[in-house]
Amino acid sequence: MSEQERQEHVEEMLESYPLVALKNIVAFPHNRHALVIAREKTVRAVEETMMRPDRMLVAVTQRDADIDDPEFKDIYPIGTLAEVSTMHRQQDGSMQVVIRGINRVSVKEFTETEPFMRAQVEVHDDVQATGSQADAMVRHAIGLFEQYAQLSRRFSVEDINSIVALKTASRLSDTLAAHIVTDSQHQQDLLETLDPMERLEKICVLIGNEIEILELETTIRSRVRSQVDRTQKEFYLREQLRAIQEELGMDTTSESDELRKRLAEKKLPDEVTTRVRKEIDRLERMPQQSAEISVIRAYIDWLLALPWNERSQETFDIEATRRILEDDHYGLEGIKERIIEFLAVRQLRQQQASREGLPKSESQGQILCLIGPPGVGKTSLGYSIAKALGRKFARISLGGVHDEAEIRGHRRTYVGALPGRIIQSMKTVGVRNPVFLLDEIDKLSAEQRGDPSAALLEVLDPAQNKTFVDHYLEIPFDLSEVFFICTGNVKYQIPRPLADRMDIIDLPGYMLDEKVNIGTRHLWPKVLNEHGLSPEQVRIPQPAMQHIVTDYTREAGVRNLERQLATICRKAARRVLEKPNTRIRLTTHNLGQYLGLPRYADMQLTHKPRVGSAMGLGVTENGGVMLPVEVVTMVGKGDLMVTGQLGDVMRESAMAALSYIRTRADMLKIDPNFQDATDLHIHMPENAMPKDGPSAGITIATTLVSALTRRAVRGDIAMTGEITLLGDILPIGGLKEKVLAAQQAGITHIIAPAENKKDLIEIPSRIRQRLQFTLVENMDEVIEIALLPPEEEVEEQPANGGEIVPLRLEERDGPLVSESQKRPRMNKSAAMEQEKRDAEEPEEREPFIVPHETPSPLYPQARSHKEQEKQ
Ligand SMILES: Nc1ncnc2c1ncn2[C@@H]1O[C@H](COP(=O)(O)OP(=O)(O)OP(=O)(O)O)[C@@H](O)[C@H]1O
Repeated sequence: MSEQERQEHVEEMLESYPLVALKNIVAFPHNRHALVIAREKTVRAVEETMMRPDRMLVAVTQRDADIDDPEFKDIYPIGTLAEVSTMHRQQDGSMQVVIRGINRVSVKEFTETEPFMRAQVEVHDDVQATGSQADAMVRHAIGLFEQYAQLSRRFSVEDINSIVALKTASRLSDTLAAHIVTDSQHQQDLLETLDPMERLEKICVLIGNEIEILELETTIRSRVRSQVDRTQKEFYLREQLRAIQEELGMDTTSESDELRKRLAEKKLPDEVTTRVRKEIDRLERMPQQSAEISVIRAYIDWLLALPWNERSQETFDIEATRRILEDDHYGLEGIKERIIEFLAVRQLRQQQASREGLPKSESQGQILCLIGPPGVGKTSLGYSIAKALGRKFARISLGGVHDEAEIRGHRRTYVGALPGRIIQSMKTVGVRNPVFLLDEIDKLSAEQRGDPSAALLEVLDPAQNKTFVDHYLEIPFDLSEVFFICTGNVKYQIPRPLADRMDIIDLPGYMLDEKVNIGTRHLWPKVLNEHGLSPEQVRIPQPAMQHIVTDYTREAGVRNLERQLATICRKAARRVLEKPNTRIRLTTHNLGQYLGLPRYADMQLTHKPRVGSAMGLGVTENGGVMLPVEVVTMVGKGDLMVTGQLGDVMRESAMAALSYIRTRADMLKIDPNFQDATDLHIHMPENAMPKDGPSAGITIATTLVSALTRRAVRGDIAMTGEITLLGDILPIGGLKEKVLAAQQAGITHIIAPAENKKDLIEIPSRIRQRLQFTLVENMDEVIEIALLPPEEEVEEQPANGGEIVPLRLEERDGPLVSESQKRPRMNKSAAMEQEKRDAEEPEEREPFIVPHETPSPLYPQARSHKEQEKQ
């Protein structure tokens, strides 16, 4: 080979370099890269390079790292011309090589492929970018790099300083591309971008992204770290607590274990078991500090505590039931019979249902409802029914319940949510078949927050209550085995749909003698016992008991009587403690020391015949009441004044009565033009309570006639009835209650509408026998009976008290008065003698029945004066 040929060959050799194919690495100019070389061809290429004076090779990245023997098409078109700085051979034949990038090159072709690759390349000289734009770009990139370095903490201070010192866009961009960009595709893209400004811009975008990711990572990392720290701390503390508890011998089983144990012990319906399990799992997953824990815990407790399967064994025996009702309650004969009949029907229906294989709820039938004034024994009858059936007893009062949620519960999403009152009571009573008393069903009120009576309907309706869903529980609870009894004071105020489902039993209230007997036989032993006293220590003979009933209480039931007896016991208890051997015996004389002055004695109505005053009768939710009517005439010009908190209906009755009187002026011997010069004032005193209804019509008319004719109204008469304009008398309601009130106030004669004759049957025969009833159809009859003849001397007229002849029976509607009524009355002093004897003779006597002849409470004022004199 000639010298020229050798020279050309050398030049040719210099333009083509050994080629090293890189996997996942991109070599950049101005940067050092450490390579581990293991492939045979590459090792040979490096060996060849080492023999070259310039120790140059071309490092090009493979498109696909999985190819071991790449061909031309398998490498990227642009690589880096690099100088081998150091080379170390390893024992396994591989090499560690450090190369330093010099220039970008485009690979034109492979000039050799064996035994190593050699390629012909075109070298791209470094393009320099200058000017303010380049400077700004460099500064921006350096700023970003510093931020990146701070967040990533991957660079030493020297590295950072050396990079920050780079001032040209070309060098800076290549260095950042080599050290910050991690993705080889991005790196290759940057290698192939020959314009340094464009390259730097691309890098800035990439670094910006990296910074964002790093910032996010930092936040996440710090959040995770604090969480981990807390969890670790909690774990540590809990372990300590457990250790301390173990040392102290305390139970360390976890809450959920304990709940699971309780669940396993209880036999709950499948649906409930699944729900409880789910909730326990939730409880376990909750972090300890979560506020929801207590909510879930309370919910599980409710589910576990309810009587899903527990029931008492029901027994029903007619004889035993009669005995229990008899033992617990005095009187109430008809009512006890009705209750026994009700229970008997219920029992037969149940037997029928079980024969036919029907569920128990189908046999429930109607709901029992006891209606009557307070203290007449509704609740205690309910309790006796429970006792007779061998069931447990639950009771809630519905008075003032105006929110549906009180019946059906609050949804659990509410803070402090609880189940409704029904479910609460079921939990307390602990069985699914109690006798459940719903008190004051007539006091339910509907407001904007739902209608509680609709919810109650669902509770009571045998067709629906099998699957009663309380908002809190969210699982149906079976109420079909519950025996519901409702009670209330006024029948007409019970919501209609509820009333339709009920078997209503009326308890009208007690007569005087019944109260005395209840007081003596039932209340007194009970109250004594409650106060730790024995019957020997304190005794209340019957006359004293009667005195308490008449002068210290005024009620249809016996609730106040019970309270008065309790007052006596409290005072007696003190005396017994002060003087241990004391034996106290109450009489009408010493009663005042225990109960103070008689509360009602002074308020008793005067039963003297009077002009312009008549006694009417009304009904309130506390039973019947006396409604006196007063009329005065004054010189004037025909005005009519009506006072006493009267409602519209009552005012209209007054006007109708007045018009009727004017039309009958002739017959009544009244000046037909009386209104021209007379003002009339009608007043209904008594307790300043609102009064309404038409039944005072005849009383108002009677009083008006009395005032205008100056004829006195008989003092022993009370009357009730609605009057029409023509003077006809229409029927009224609540006759039974009114009659009881009249009897208690000492009235002996009652005028009532003829159409109410059917209601007389309901009045206990003992009362009927003691009272005289006159049933009337027309106002003329009332005037004839109620008004005394004009010539009688009113002021000196004895009312009753003293020796008076009993009133003649009005025979209009058949005899209503028994012979006993014709017996003479005992006068006041005789009664007091009797009482005195009672106090001296403590021996047992026959049960007390208040005879008609006992001192009438009509002159209590006089009696109290006398008593005072005696004392
Ligand atoms: N006929 C009776 N025999 C014996 N005790 C009676 C009788 N009637 C009522 N009582 C007693 O009177 C007290 C009051 O009765 P209870 O509480 O049952 O009245 P109530 O009608 O339910 O009143 P309320 O409507 O206010 O709830 C109780 O102690 C009860 O035992």
